[in-house]
Amino acid sequence: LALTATACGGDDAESGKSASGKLSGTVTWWDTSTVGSEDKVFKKLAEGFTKLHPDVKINYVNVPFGEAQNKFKNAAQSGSGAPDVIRSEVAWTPEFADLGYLAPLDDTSALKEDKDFLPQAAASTKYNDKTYAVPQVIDSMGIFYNKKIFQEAGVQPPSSIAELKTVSKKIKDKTGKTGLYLRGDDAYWFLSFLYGEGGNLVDAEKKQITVDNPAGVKAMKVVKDLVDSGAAKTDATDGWNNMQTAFKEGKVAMMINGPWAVTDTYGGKEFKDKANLGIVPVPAGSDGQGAPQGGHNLAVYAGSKNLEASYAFVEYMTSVESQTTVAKELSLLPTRTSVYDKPTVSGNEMVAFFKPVVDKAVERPWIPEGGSLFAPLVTEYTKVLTGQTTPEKGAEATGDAYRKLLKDWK
Ligand SMILES: C[C@H]1O[C@H](O[C@H]2[C@H](O)[C@@H](O)[C@@H](O[C@H]3[C@H](O)[C@@H](O)[C@@H](O[C@H]4[C@H](O)[C@@H](O)[C@@H](O)O[C@@H]4CO)O[C@@H]3CO)O[C@@H]2CO)[C@H](O)[C@H](O)[C@@H]1N[C@H]1C[C@@H](CO)[C@H](O)[C@@H](O)[C@@H]1O
Repeated sequence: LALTATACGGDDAESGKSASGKLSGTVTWWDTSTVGSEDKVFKKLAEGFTKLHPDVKINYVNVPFGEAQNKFKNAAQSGSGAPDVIRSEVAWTPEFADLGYLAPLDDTSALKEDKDFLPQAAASTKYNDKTYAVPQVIDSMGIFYNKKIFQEAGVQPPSSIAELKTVSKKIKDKTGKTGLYLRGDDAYWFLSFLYGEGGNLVDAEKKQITVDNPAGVKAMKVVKDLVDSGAAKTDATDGWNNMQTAFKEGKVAMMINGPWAVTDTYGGKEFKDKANLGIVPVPAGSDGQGAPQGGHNLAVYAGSKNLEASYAFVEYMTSVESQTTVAKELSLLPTRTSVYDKPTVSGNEMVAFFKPVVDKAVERPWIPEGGSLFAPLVTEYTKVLTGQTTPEKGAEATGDAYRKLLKDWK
């Protein structure tokens, strides 16, 4: 007679519940937050779960953002080595859901007070009318600028591409420094210029590829001109470190970045006095202004052996209290509307700046292929910025790659 664990009063590892109904077992969480600035806050928060559930051990694993997506797909596919919970970037979520790698969370303890989530944050967690993740942070981009350099040059932050060029010229003439660091190895940094020309990568409603239309070509010309004119400097590789170092050391007066860069930036010698960091919306182009929407969700692996404890962990990590801690300590944006009213959150200058930006950020199509649009784009974007291809050819090659990826799109 095979007695189940529950029957003899032991822990039922399958469901992560002990006979007394208390949660138990281990939950492995793959966190992708930035090591050295964000990770220690998330690790400490995660391990706090055990105070509430003493029989649950949290196995915190930090996996670099660039590796986690494929690592999770490989582990889920092979059925071994996948974590119970993963920090799933907004574009990874529909793809993982489509592959069947995520546990649906509707009617589980993972999803509490889900009306409190910002609609645009919740959107990336829905797939085929089910919920496959819970939003943890939402973000967008703005111009970070060094107030001291701006005062030295006697200029105001730019609100258009034309002003960005004029301001950069004055900064160069007066201080010898380059105006903008434009990241060249990550195509996310191209999007606000594309939106500024009234363009977009695709039109999901019409199932049309639009990255190679006139607006797309124009945007490629705009970013190329920023570099060729000396208004901006860029790198083909190691963009994150080069951008952060240049800005933190006062070698450039501006960078375009998001809330996830704030804590690291405050560590720079130029920003020991946090008041020296200013922030304004990304510049308007000839036909629009807008920044992209990004962010991260928490999702439960469909093959987890400890679903109950994983659901409870996700709820804890996305709760009002956890989001208040993360906003206060890292200036990251909550995904729960109710958190913005907390005094320690509404008093945070960076959160106060980014909330309206996020409210009007350009939303992306949350389709399984959404994330795959960036690899072909960054190849051409980097080549345009470094003069290895023309704006026309770069936009065209990207469009061709998209048509191979999105078969029945025009
Ligand atoms: C190429 C990639 O294209 C897309 O990614 C888009 C992304 O969709 C955009 O939203 C945007 O992401 C924002 C993000 O929203 C913003 O929050 C921030 O994230 C911070 C965190 O805040 C910070 O905590 C820390 O984590 O650090 C994070 C990163 O700083 O900044 C992000 C932008 O950096 O831009 C991404 C494009 O980069 C694909 O989705 C893939 O990721 C793909 N990479 C794959 C490629 C595979 C091999 O080809 C390789 O095998 C695979 O393993 C790789 O995954």
